Amino acid sequence: MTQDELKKAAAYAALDHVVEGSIVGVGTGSTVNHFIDALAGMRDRIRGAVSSSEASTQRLRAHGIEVFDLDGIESLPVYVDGADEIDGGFAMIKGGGGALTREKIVAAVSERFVCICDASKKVEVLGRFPLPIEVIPMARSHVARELRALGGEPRLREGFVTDNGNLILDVHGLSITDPVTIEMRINQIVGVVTNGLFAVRGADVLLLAAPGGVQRLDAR
Ligand SMILES: O=C[C@H](O)[C@H](O)[C@H](O)COP(=O)(O)O
Repeated sequence: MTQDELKKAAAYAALDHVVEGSIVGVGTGSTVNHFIDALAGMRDRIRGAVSSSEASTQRLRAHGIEVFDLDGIESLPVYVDGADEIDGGFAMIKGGGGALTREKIVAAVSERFVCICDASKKVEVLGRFPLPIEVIPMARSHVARELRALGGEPRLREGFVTDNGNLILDVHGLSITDPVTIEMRINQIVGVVTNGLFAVRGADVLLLAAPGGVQRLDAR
């Protein structure tokens, strides 16, 4: 099976976690694109979706799924999203597509985070995938210096602007054995909007697709 077929398998398995009659939290990325396509098949059984990016919003609307503004919503039963890496404690690196800030906001108001991944995303230690950091443009050099002091090598994502009008620094060379501490530490750097570690609020369920099938793993 190709990696894309595995992503699709994980995405379709997430339909079992969608609560009928509810508004579904929807992430961003190539795995989530398969989920959106799958969700279209049950659009008459959900109220609609809250989206984490302009790209996901467009795809949801193209399928006739109503997209609600998160600000008017107190709580969502389920948020479905992919990850760039996920460790054994269900902490994740996200933001490879640059959607990390809105993803973290939608995840924060969701009762359950269902992570959909192909098996290549599961790692022992986070950090081989460069950690994305969304940064206010005027703070770029300051934030980069602070990240170097933490032992990372930040590189500007050239030619990329987030949905919020900010920049992304991708931090190479980190070995993240304590993701909760690093997430909180990076959040304290002035000028950082969001960092791509989802550890304080990690995934609750992981649907991990391998050639043998989709394995469901629950957070302890
Ligand atoms: O900003 C993008 C998101 O965090 C994605 O969830 C992540 O990059 C995984 O994307 P994909 O499903 O395309 O591998």
